[in-house]
Amino acid sequence: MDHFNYRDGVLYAEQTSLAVLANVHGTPLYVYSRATIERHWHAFNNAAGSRDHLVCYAVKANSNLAVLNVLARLGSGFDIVSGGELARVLEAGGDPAKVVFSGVGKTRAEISEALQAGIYCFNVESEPELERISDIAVSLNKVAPISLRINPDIDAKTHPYISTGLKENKFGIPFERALACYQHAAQLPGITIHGVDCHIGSQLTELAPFIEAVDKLLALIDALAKVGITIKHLDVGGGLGVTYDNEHPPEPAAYAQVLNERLGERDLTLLFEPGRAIMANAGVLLTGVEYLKVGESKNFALVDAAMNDLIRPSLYGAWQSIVPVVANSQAVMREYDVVGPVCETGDFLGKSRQLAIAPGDVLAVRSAGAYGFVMSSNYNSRPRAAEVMVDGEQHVVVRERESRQSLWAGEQLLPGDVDAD
Ligand SMILES: Cc1ncc(COP(=O)(O)O)c(C=O)c1O
Ligand SMILES: N[C@@H](CCCC[NH3+])C(=O)O
Repeated sequence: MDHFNYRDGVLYAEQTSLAVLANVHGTPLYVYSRATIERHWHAFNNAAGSRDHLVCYAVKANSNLAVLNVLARLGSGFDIVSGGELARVLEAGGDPAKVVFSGVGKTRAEISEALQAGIYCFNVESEPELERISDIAVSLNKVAPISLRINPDIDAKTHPYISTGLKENKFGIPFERALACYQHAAQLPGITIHGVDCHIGSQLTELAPFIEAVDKLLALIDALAKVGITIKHLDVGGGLGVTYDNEHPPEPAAYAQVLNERLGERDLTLLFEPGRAIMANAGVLLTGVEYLKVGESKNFALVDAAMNDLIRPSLYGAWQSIVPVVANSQAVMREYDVVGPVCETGDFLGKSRQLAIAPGDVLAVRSAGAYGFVMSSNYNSRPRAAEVMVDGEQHVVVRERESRQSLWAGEQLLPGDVDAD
């Protein structure tokens, strides 16, 4: 069942009309569906069959506390990339013993916080980071569980900005260094080796690059066994794509099942780090139409959401579906560029969209639950949008719209009187 769907020309999130939410809470407004988040998480969690596994939701995709709390209640693990994300997971009731810590630039303070919290594993992205983690663990009288994030040099066939598994990308340890690096890790006093990790990119729509990467890592795991290093888990990262337009990525269940099968008889726990596949289609961004500028060569629909609210179209040229939340049978169908009020030519949510709309109508930008609110900013002194979670017949404001004053909290005027001559 789709938890966002049209009934009688009105778009619903579960049982709640999105037009009603826009009316009550104003726009721009992010709306998430709890039922969809849960359904997507279960799709991953059920797919590994009887193999030991852990779904570590990638917090960066959407870090709202209510989202994290929904997942924590399901028993989810979490993939974090900063001390801030660790703090959010703990605040939302997540279990630190199910947290993996990725990221190329972990600071001393972040490493020490994660050790004190007792996380499950550090996904180590460089040799100097390995040394740093060992030193800090020794100083705290602890032993740090680690995986090395291996960069397998595989083309994920996705947008270059979100490809992470190629040699020229900053992520992970080169495959050729992996064996030596594990052997060195085995000698370090503050380190215990747990796993092997990779993450080759985001919005992958084919299975082949995942399989290629996993096969490479399994060969490494077998080579490590031969030199006496036992690997307990394989973390395949995130990256499974979703349907924004007419892409046909594999379903989470099929994806997880294929990877699980590659592991064969090996005694390995399987870790997944999905972000987008859980959240993208569990959320929409609602925006109101302010003006229509109908011109000779181009029509613009000026809406009240902008690149500061949803930057994916501007940053990656990403395409997301834009639909009216209530069909307007009176309006003329035209082709519009849907643009925001920010003073940048690159400020658009969608280009060349066929829409029958009038000022005052509300539009939904679909598939906006992942990398939406989390990438928003206050550019042009625009307060960040509110966020609402629909939960069956209820809905809860899970983040208030920012106030004007909060935008300058922490700023100060210079001391003394201003000379007014
Ligand atoms: C290390 C790591 N894990 C997981 C993810 C989540 O990726 P996605 O949202 O594509 O599933 C990312 C982001 O690309 C990442 O960098
Ligand atoms: N922010 C990206 C995904 C980045 C994945 C994180 N490594 C997007 O919106 O598609």
